[in-house]
Amino acid sequence: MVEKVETHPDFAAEQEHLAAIVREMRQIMTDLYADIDDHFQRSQKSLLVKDEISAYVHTLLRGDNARRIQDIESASPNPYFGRVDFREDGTEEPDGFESFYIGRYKVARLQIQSSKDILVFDWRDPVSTIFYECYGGRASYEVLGRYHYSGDVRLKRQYKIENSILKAIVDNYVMDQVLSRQQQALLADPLLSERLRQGAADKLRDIVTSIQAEQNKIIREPLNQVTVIQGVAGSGKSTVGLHRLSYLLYNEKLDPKKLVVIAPNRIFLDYISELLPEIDAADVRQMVWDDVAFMILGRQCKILDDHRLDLILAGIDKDRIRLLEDTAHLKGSLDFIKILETYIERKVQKFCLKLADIRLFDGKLAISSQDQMDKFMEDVQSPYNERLEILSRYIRFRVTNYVEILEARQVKGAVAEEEVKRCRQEADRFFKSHFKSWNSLDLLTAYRELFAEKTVFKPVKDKQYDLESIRSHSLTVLDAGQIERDDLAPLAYLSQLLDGWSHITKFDHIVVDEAQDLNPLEFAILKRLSANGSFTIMGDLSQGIHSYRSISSWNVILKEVFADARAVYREILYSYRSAREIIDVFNRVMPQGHSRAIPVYEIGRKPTAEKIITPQQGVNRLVHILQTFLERGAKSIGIITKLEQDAKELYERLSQAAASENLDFSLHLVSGQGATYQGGISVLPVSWAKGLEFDGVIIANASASEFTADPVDARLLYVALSRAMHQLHIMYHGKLTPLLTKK
Ligand SMILES: Nc1ncnc2c1ncn2[C@@H]1O[C@H](COP(=O)(O)OP(=O)(O)OP(=O)(O)O)[C@@H](O)[C@H]1O
Repeated sequence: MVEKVETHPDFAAEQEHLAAIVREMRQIMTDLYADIDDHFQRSQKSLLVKDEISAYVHTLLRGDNARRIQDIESASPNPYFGRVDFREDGTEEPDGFESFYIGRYKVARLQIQSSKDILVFDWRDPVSTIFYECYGGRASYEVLGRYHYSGDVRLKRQYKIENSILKAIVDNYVMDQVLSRQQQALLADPLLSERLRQGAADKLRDIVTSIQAEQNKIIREPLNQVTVIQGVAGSGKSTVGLHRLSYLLYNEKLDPKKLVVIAPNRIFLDYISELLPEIDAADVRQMVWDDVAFMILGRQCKILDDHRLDLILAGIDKDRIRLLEDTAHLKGSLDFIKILETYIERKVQKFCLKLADIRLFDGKLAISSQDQMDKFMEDVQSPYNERLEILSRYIRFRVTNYVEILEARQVKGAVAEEEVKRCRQEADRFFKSHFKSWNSLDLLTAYRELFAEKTVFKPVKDKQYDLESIRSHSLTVLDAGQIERDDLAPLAYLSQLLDGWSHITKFDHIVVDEAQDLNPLEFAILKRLSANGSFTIMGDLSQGIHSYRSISSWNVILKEVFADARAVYREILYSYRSAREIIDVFNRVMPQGHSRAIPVYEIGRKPTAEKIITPQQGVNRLVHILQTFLERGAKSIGIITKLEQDAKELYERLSQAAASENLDFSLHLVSGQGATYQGGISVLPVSWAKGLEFDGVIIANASASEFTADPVDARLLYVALSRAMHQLHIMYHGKLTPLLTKK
């Protein structure tokens, strides 16, 4: 329980401190407004004497002040949420503890002469680490990665302040009450547990008041490295990744337009969209993988919606499934780079073989095929079409230059006008005819041609692919004017080999969420989009539901794609989303060999399972369970099916039942390319539920035939169950899945 504030021994002192801070904040705002006026007057004066530089500086300073005013106004209702009393090692006086207050925004006096002038530190300031990471009475923090400070912590205190009124004080850590284990500390943190019991919101929320030590470490990892986070369901990966962006923006002063979050689908982007402005990262770019590919290709492409996941999960057409999996695997592998490069090499060879000596103007100008080839091969790193252009410009230059020299000599009377005219005409004829077959390679034509050429697949001929079928499948799709999702990465890569990516501004930091669903080739492309090899890659291998394209181990990414980069790998096992009772269930389903999630709060209500006899009875029971969940206070409920088609059918039946019983349910179907998430009650397949969370989850059918003991089914069920925060009900027909009955 959160301690009643009035009974806290320091209540009066803390209340007085808060009142003093609020008074100071008002004064700082007044000072800032006066300073803005002052800078305005000065910039006007500078303009009068045409001192534009000084006018510009005053305008910048006014802008800075305006931002500070905005921050203080935002901070006013809740100026800080934490305090930590710290004594740096080497401080002489035994009682030399300094109190640091931590809030969402920095509150500082106009002139900062010492740390005393900073009334509240921003949560992203280096010193705030001691608040987030003090255990066992010690803490340390770093400034600019160079200066290291460590010392003793006497007190870590949390506050609940609303409308500038102190509502609660919680002392997480007092010198003589050291909690030895992190889980004990988490379970004993009443504000954290209160927050987690509040339930799901429609959108992802910020956690600045309750960032945990292991999360804080990730948020503050250095910029120029690849940080890979493997975290169990609900461990805060998405949340932490976005807070890291905010941290990097604040401390590294990056341009938000050069930071990007890559998320699994648009629903998820919508889900995180409100969090970004809250943590000062509104202008960070948000993309799904398709957008990245479209950005590279410079155009949108319609992707064939073949309901592949449903087809594969239904598991009926085995041959087709094998073909689709094989195709996806090959097109997502680093081997495909070799295929693309082989294709381009062949093109280069063919082109060079066709080069012939050029002899013009009675042999007075000769450009040998070797000379042309040398020019074409001068920079083998340059894109094919660019090299073609360079060679063409070179030949044009040599011919034009010859004619121009002749013209200059004609002026001096050294050459006859007739001769110049003849050469000019010969040059024109040459230009018209010579480059006729020198067309630059069109991306889609080249991509199609690649599948028609058996020999370019030589680099993978010893691997287990059915290359004939893959090639013929790809040709059928491309000849029908279509593109599959698997084609986007190869096309993007090929576009670099053909035309280069000079139209693209590289990113200063890339956050990849649900990273287990991207394939190695997609990562290789992202690497080429990064200015400095700076990544935060977050995912959970247990949630890799697109098994045909997901990665199976982080090592593939670390050793094959980012082998030359500085990389850090971290695991998070604490799960903040679901109550202990729910975690106990999804831990049982977790695929073999993966670390189990550790809970941090419980609610005292176990999940339930129920056998359904007929479809109609199932719908009636569903309505009943929904009502129960709502009565218990659930604001968001997810009814999760295995396949997308099942979700559509269930939604229809449920809508009819709700209408016939006059039930006031806000029921939404989340499905299809344009799916959106609106909160309330959602009926959705697991694939769309990824990344989301609900107060209550109902699994529509966890029967043994639906979720077999197969690892893919285990991952799907794991994702579905772990969307639940507080309430979980599992329905099944026939026999319950062995995944839930196993010991
Ligand atoms: N330190 C924290 N304090 C309070 N809430 C937290 C904390 N960390 C995470 N949470 C909450 O836990 C829930 C899960 O977070 P998030 O969705 O970021 O996890 P995830 O690891 O990305 O999950 P998944 O992989 O299962 O989709 C969210 O409601 C988030 O607000």
